[in-house]
Amino acid sequence: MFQYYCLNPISKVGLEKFSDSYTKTETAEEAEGILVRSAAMHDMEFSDKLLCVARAGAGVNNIPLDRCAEKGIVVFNTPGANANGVKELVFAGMLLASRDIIGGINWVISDKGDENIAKAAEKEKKKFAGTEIEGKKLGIIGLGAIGVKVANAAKHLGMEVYGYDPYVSVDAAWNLSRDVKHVLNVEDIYENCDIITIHVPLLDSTKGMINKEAISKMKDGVILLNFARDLLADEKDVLEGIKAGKIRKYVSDFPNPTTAGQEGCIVIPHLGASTEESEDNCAKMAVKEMMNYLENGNIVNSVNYPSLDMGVCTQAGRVAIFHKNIANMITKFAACFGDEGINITDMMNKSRGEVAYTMFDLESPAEQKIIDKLQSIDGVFRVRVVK
Ligand SMILES: NC(=O)C1=CN([C@@H]2O[C@H](COP(=O)(O)OP(=O)(O)OC[C@H]3O[C@@H](n4cnc5c(N)ncnc54)[C@H](O)[C@@H]3O)[C@@H](O)[C@H]2O)C=CC1
Ligand SMILES: O=C(O)C(=O)COP(=O)(O)O
Repeated sequence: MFQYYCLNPISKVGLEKFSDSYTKTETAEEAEGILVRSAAMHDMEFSDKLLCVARAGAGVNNIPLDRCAEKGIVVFNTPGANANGVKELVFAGMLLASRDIIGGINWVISDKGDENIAKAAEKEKKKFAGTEIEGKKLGIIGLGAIGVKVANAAKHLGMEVYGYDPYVSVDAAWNLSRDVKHVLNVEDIYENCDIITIHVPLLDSTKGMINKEAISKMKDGVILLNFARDLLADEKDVLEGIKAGKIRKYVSDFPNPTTAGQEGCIVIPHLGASTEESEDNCAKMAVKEMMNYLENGNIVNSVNYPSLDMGVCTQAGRVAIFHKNIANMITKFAACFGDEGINITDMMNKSRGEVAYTMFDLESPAEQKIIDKLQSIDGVFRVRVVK
């Protein structure tokens, strides 16, 4: 039996995927697995019972990945599961910024009750005129699950698309329309594009990348879209850009005191992934990842441990070890089993940066004294008896 805890409301369609071996608990301390969306976890203490965190979504900047790794807590996300929801809202944002739909709707509301509103509208509508997106140059920074979908859809709408991603995955490159201009220097996006949209994760290396210097290189009247994370932009610099007439509109999916209600800013309350479809997709994927890990020790779509999949265990025992990615670890592990006469029938080891994950299938179950011995090896974070 396993227990899971939901730190945010998680779609019922996903939770229904849990088998009868799982129960929902009301306290995080009791859970082997936590499901989360955007709740901040950096200040949370984690119980020794916690084995994994599954983020039903893409961005994991709300989770202390390194601290989890050192405790042998695997963090998963759900790559691509909400990408279409975000893509569609990006186009809504692009249209709201290009045409004064919001100003127009507000005018209609303010004139409600006017018997002659139809006539008045024909007189007033010139105030809300805008521009079309067809034929405009769209620059996309970050060609992952969302960026690729935005790029391909923009091509269908007749836009000229520039894409920048120095770390683009083979999968993303395969899915990208070949009409997208592959840009090797982000400056080419800044200098050429009428509309710029950013789809990169929030990392130390991407924080504040849209700053004064970047904005100064952009075309006058540029439209900036930020459906990734507010901290990717230095929003004080963005406001200055708006004031100076450099930026026509800044569309953000992340309300904060800097941009909320500001002239030139269209701020949406983080609705990118808030669709029935995205919520269901993310929850289903997160639950599947969690079950595969809790039941089999397999790691698929982790953001702090390497992928490792040994299928379902058909042997008498399976032991998983989280450890530092340093020399001689496998030899020491193998000796612990060998010294007790336990035959290793299968084994896999994968590393990711400074951490590694090793799983052993055994002909006979490992006794507690072997587990204690493994746990005492310098550099081992956690030993888990899967079976
Ligand atoms: N508004 C919302 O509700 C949502 C927001 N997001 C945000 O969007 C981000 C992207 O999501 P996905 O496309 O699903 O993630 P992804 O991981 O599929 O794509 C991110 C891409 O950014 C690229 N990248 C990293 N650093 C870069 C840099 N310095 N310059 C250019 N490209 C760089 C990576 O190579 C990768 O291809 C997430 O990390 C999250 O912060 C994601 C989903 C929903
Ligand atoms: O997946 C992401 O990165 C998102 O920003 C979506 O967040 P949410 O699940 O809507 O709280």
